Order: sequence, then C-alpha cells, then structure tokens
Amino acid sequence: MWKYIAANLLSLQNISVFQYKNYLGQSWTFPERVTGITGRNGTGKTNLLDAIYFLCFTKSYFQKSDAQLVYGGAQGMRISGRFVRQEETYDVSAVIRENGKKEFRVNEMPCEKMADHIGQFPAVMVAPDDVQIITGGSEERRRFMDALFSQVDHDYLVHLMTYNRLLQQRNSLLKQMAEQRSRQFELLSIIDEQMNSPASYVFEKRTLYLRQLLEEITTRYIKIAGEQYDLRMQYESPMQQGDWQSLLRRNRDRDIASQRTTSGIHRDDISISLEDKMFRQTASQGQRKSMLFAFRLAEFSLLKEKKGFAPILLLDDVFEKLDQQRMQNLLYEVCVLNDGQVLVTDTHPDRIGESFSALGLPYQSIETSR
Ligand SMILES: Nc1ncnc2c1ncn2[C@@H]1O[C@H](COP(=O)(O)OP(=O)(O)OP(=O)(O)O)[C@@H](O)[C@H]1O
Repeated sequence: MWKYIAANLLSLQNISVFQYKNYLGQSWTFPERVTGITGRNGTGKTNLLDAIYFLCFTKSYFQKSDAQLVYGGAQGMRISGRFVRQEETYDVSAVIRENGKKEFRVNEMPCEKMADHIGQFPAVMVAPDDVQIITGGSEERRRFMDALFSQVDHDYLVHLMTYNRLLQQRNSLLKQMAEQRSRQFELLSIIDEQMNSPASYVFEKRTLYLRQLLEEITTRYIKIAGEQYDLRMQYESPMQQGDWQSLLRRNRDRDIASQRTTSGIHRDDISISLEDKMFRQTASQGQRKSMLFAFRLAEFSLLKEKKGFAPILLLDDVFEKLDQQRMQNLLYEVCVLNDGQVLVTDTHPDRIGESFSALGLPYQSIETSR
C-alpha cells in the first residue's frame, strides 16, 4: 500500500503477468508514487507499461491484435493488478483464453461489456515515437479524441459504437443497392434517421471538449517548444455545415454512386497549422515531438479535471527523446505539480535516478532483465 493514499487518488499497487509478451510469469509492486523502470533494450520495459495500459483500456497501446500479447508459442495469457481509487480497492484481472476470447473481471465480477470498463481507471501513455497522431491521417486524430472522450464520458463511447455499427449497415446497404440495382430508399432513410441521434451527440461533445482541449494543447506547445508561434488548431467536421439529415440529403446521390457514406462524423479531423503552414507537412521532427507531448499533457489535464483525480501516467522512453532541461521540466510538471502515479522507462538507471533526486522525489526503481 502507498504510504500516502489520498482520498482523491488513483493508484496501481501491484501487477502480475502470466504468459504475457516476453514474460512467462512475473509480479511487481509499486510502493512509491513514482517508479523508474530501467533495463537494457528489449528487456520488456515498454511491455510492462503496456500491461498497465491493457488493464485500464482492455487493449494494448502498441499492438492491434490481442494474439500478439501472448508469450510466443503459449496458449492464452493473464494480467492482474490491484488499483486503489478514492480509497476503494479494485482487483482487476484480464484473461485471453486459449480460443482468443478476452475476459475482464473487477473484484471477481465479470465485465459484461468491455466498454463499461473504459474510463474506470484512466491512464495516459506517452510514447514519443508514436507521432502518428500528428503526422498520420485523420483517423489517428479521431482515435485520439475517441479514446480520451470515451474515458471522460461513457455515453460518448456508447453513441460512437452505435454510430459505427449503423455506418457499417449503411455502407453495406449502399453496396447492395449498387450491386443489385435496387432502390431501397426507404430502408436507407430509416438508417439515416437512426444515425441522427448518435451522430449529433458525438458532434456536440467533440465540439465542447475540443474547445477546451485545443486551447490547452496550444498553450502547452508554445511552452514546450519555448517560442511564440502562430499556432492554430481547429476542429473540422462536415456537421459544421448543417444538421445530420440535411448533410445526408445533400450527399445522397454521391453516396449511392460511390457505394459508401462519404460524409459524417467519421470524417472529422483536427487541423493544425503553424505560421500558416500545415503542421504535419512542414513541422520538423523536434516540433512534431513537442506537439505530441502537448497533446498528451493536455489529455492528462482534461482527464484530471473531469475525473477529479490524476490518471496514471506512463512515460515510455522519454529520456531518449528530450534534452535534459525539457525532461526536468516535464517531470516537474507531471510528478511535482501533480499528485498522480507516474511510471517512467529508461535504459540508464543513473540518469533516471539523478532526475528524480534533483526534484526531491522519492521513487522506486525496477530493473527488467532477460
Ligand atoms: N508475444 C511475445 N512473446 C515473446 N516475446 C515477445 C512478445 N512480444 C514482444 N516480445 C519481446 O519483448 C521484447 C521487447 O520488449 P519491450 O519493447 O518492452 O523492450 P524495452 O525494454 O522497452 O526495449 P527498448 O529499450 O528498446 O524500448 C522483445 O525482445 C520482443 O521479442
């Protein structure tokens, strides 16, 4: 147990893994609020952070398929951990069965829907190589928004899932109409009508949360990059041009011709420009990294504000990617100005130790080895 559990905190006390990635079986306890995980390359530092992420999100941050999480050649895996949230204890266990089925339990109670688990134990992963949010296509930024807003607002996730299911149905119907040369306009109108409420809900919430989030990202970026830039960020959605029904009416002929839904919240994006140029095309490597940190710290702040306690912060390999001063600033911000749990990986035990000591932070050191 932590020495200083406060009423408003979330903490992970321990974690055990079995047949997970490079670990056949291992357990760790986290007696301090700050943990440094050190070890040579490829020894499983990131895997440990990802196991924590998995317990919080029901999926890996890095791997798309659950099968990749199972120790090579083994059948099934298990991760379990004890969280304390606002003085209540929660034993969370995740199992991937031999047949690939995933099961989550909280205090022995099975989670009927994975979606119900999301947001219970909020966490933020900062993996500096993962700049796709900034450089990738719009789906990356939607994924970022959805992961964040789903943790803040459970109804957001429910409406988003409904929208995605109906979108698939609509696209199948459009395809069928083209293949069979059928005119199933009535059925199309029914689906359009059903999509109205989830589309409008998601659009409204994105508008609301992004207003705050984009402002926070902008401020953070200027602070991290250390210069005064003309940075502009904007939420872009086809729904800004009109309500759902009129949007679909306008695009119906085009949808039928292209056999898919060409407009909707599944096309939303966040546009970023720096000095009037498109950020993802012109920004330097360093600027992209700064932007990624700005996104993640803003995500951390929003979660903290909406939940009333800090999410667990997982910092992977940040020492390699930031200079000494920036690193100290970041650690000061997340470990000293915030009271949440922080786990940091690094290949150099001395470097990590010196950084925490300089900030006067008691910390626990974990070493991974082959
Ligand atoms: N399903 C799996 N079964 C067995 N080993 C795996 C599996 N998935 C990943 N690994 C192993 O895990 C190791 C990578 O672990 P991880 O990425 O956590 O290392 P790291 O300590 O963070 O390294 P770095 O310092 O390079 O980032 C690799 O050796 C990889 O082969």
